[in-house]
Amino acid sequence: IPAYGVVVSNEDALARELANIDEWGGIDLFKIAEISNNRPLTCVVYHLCQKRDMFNKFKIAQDKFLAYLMTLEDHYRNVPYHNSVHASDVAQSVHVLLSSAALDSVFTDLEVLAALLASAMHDVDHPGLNNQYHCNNSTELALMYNDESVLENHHLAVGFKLMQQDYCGVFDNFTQKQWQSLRKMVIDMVLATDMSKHMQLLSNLKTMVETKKVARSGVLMLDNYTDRIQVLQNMVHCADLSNPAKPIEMYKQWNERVMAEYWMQGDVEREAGIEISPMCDRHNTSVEKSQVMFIDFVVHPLLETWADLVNPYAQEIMESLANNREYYANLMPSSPSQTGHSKSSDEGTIDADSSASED
Ligand SMILES: CCOC(=O)c1c(NC(=O)Cc2cccs2)sc2c1CCN(C(=O)OCC)C2
Ligand SMILES: [Zn+2]
Repeated sequence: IPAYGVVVSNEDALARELANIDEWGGIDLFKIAEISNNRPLTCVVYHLCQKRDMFNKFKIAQDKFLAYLMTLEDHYRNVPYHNSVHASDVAQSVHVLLSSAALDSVFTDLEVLAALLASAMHDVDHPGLNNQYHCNNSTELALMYNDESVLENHHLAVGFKLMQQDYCGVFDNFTQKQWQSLRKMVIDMVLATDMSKHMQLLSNLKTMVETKKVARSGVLMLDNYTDRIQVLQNMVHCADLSNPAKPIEMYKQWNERVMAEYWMQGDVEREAGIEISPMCDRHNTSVEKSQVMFIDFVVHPLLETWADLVNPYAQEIMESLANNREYYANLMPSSPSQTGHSKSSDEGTIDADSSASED
């Protein structure tokens, strides 16, 4: 088995790219996709499971686990945003959030494995068209899942069906109890990535922050399944929406991709003569304004609450988010920085006592 699970031309380059996998924004998933012959999900998740010694802890056959990751990655589509690079990004982000000191040995190995698996499969076979499109048009998937978390149910069905296929048999050494617990947690986490559940998730997280119990060591105390799964669900949800809190060059690329995908959906809707979904009309979207609003109304409230939960171990994430918000706010049409002097000084006239420094 190759060191990183996938046969690559330049293993040293891949090793270098994976070196900072424990840091927030520490790895460039786009570069890893290039080096790994477009297998970022296989090599990132395989590497994370190795680092966390999952193969020994659960007696998982590495070749079978790799076969599963490969076939899972093959079932991600070649759409601009919801492809396997996004899934590998969510898996690595979950790995970093799990490593927060406030969560030190809070979660069991099975819960950690479930979170990594949920991240890996959470958008598999995403068609690049969102739930609203499927429901508005009563597509085959919408009919299959009765308009309820249509895509998320599909991602889970595909993710688990691939696991059952005989050549995968990846969890054959699990007890029935372990398997059922893992399956339930993965289902609960992937279903929680449905954006229509965002407000409910955030509300649960806020309640947990208000009532949080912290041990003397400073780690969170979560003593029932409901609390434990809510933290895991919010963790995957934070990772799923974490692009605005990553280094700006990566954030900009994610943004181009998500807009490309939304606009392709809008093109399909315009062609079909149906109402174009929000932010999906390429002729009528302010990209910068959409991001500033998305950060202000969705991402910041969520990550700020997460930061409260694991306080003070997410300050760097919040700073990165604040900087990136300013970046797009300054790019917005008619923002102060674009209309020349931000002060009210008249253009062209020099005040009698004009100060030496230009404003
Ligand atoms: C274009 C702005 O919208 C989004 O980026 C955006 C998402 N973005 C991401 O999941 C991560 C990012 C990728 C690139 C930049 S951020 S998820 C989502 C939206 C708006 C509509 N939705 C939604 O729930 O809207 C509620 C306001 C769901
Ligand atoms: Zn996602």
